[in-house]
Amino acid sequence: MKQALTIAGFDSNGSAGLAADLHSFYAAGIYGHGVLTGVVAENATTITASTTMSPSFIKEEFDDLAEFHITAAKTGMLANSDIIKTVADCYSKATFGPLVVDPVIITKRHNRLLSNDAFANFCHQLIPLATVLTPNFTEAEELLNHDFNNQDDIITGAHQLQAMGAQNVVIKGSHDHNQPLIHNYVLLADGTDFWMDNRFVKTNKVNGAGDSFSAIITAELAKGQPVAKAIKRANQFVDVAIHHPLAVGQNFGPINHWAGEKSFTNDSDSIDG
Ligand SMILES: Nc1ncnc2c1ncn2[C@@H]1O[C@H](COP(=O)(O)OP(=O)(O)OP(=O)(O)O)[C@@H](O)[C@H]1O
Ligand SMILES: Cc1ncc(COP(=O)(O)O)c(N)n1
Repeated sequence: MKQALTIAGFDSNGSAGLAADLHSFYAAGIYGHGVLTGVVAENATTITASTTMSPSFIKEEFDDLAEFHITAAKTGMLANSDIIKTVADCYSKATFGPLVVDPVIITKRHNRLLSNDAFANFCHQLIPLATVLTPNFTEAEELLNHDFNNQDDIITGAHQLQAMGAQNVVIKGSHDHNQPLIHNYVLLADGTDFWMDNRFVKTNKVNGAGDSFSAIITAELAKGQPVAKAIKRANQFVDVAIHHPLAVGQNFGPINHWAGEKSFTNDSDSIDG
């Protein structure tokens, strides 16, 4: 059985974070393990309280997973410098395969999940471990400390993130202004690149879209798929999962992992390598 690991926070409403990652692993046919970094008390709209695990507890979780044959992992909410340092140390000593780093900095509803003083540690200790780095538009701007005004800025930004140590970079497209298309940019380790353009869907059922995107990349890497194929598969999964909203949550809510799962069986041959 192929096995993957998520190193992330638990969101009490189940739509994002570790829960979304485990839903995604299951949908991709992968057994999922979890190193819990923290817990957020969160309804579908906002976070009301949060707490983090101690570095010693996180280390214990890593130690206990050493006996499992994990072939890819991802990070989500890491919250602070101590946790980043612990995760980077533990991951470097483990043999868990490629690492997808999703810079969970701020939620869609503007709650910060990474403290401002942790940015330097994130950039110096975690980004160099990333097989794939998956910032959204705003997170990429924050990591690089400058705004993107056009597509050339995004391309330059991805190269800068690669120069910081990430092998492959996906900058997810902005969708703040309801443009008809979301332009996701992919820069691969060998310098080749491509855009994935998705039709914008007017819906509030998008909680956990970014977490699930990085989780499906992780699941596909755990299966041994090439990076470009894993990224395209994840994009297709999330796109289908957003187009088939679930009746969960009064207003905001999760993407539909069951619909995403069907995209694996229906279109398993339609993604180019
Ligand atoms: N309203 C939407 N319509 C169509 N596709 C969407 C929509 N929202 C998100 N997506 C797709 O989902 C992908 C990941 O979502 P998003 O950009 O929201 O990531 P994120 O901001 O990192 O998410 P998260 O809030 O989970 O951290 C996007 O690249 C985009 O292709
Ligand atoms: C524990 C945790 N991790 C990640 C997110 C980001 O997810 P989103 O912005 O999609 O709600 C979240 N809200 N909670």
